[in-house]
Amino acid sequence: MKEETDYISHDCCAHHGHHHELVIENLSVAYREILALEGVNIATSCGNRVALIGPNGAGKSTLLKSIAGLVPRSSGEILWRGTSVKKWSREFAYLPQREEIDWSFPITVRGLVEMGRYPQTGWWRKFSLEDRKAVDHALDSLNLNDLQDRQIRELSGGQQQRAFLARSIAQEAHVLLLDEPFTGLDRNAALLLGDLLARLAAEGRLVIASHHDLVSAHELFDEVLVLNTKQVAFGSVAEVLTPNLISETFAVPL
Ligand SMILES: Nc1ncnc2c1ncn2[C@@H]1O[C@H](COP(=O)(O)OP(=O)(O)OP(=O)(O)O)[C@@H](O)[C@H]1O
Repeated sequence: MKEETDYISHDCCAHHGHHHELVIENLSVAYREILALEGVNIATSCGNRVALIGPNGAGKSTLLKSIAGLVPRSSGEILWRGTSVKKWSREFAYLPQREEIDWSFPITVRGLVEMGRYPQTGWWRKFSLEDRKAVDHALDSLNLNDLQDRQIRELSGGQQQRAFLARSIAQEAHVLLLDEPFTGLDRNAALLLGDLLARLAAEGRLVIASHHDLVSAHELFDEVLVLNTKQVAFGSVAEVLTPNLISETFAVPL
């Protein structure tokens, strides 16, 4: 068992003492003339699950993409372990919203999870034993062994989410950037995903996810960043998700 888990580094926090591993300083992102995000300042560490909360168009997806290095910053800094994030790296796994994924794409669950190894192997190189073990471990840890030969399009929404998370595990990503992972899941699938994210965080990853349901945010996340183009609040769930703040941000009483 020990041997298997060695494929994932759990040392995310160990080398860094009390320092925050992800620091965002005064971040702004604009798409041409549209300001999507302004003045974001947060510091957080592996082991945390951070919810991004805010109305439609508040900049949640933009922040996830920006942390992943997929959209350029207009100003400010994103630091991962003290180094400026300017482009995508293997440390980050970004999962787009469901509707942005082409579910008709013919690929098996195992094939999808194998894609997590391509940043290491390149598309042309043969899979090493280590790559195969990493894929096996990822499938195993997300309970996808029995589904590995199935087509992605044939799975339920919850199973599809798990397949994408397994790809991130095979990639050995430390930061999981998830765009509305709970949307469209039934209660059981949502509970399963909630447990899974708790486990992935406990293993030393940083989970950052946009989320719409303020009630379940209390159980599913440790910290909350409330966005409305500008940063409204950041802190622990209990500190931040007060009825006053919610009605101010969403312009509706709870
Ligand atoms: N590729 C793009 N080009 C131009 N404008 C964009 C682009 N992507 C997002 N925007 C704009 O940036 C702002 C923030 O969008 P973003 O998708 O980050 O918000 P969101 O909080 O994720 O919204 P939702 O909850 O609806 O998914 C919006 O005004 C949006 O119209």
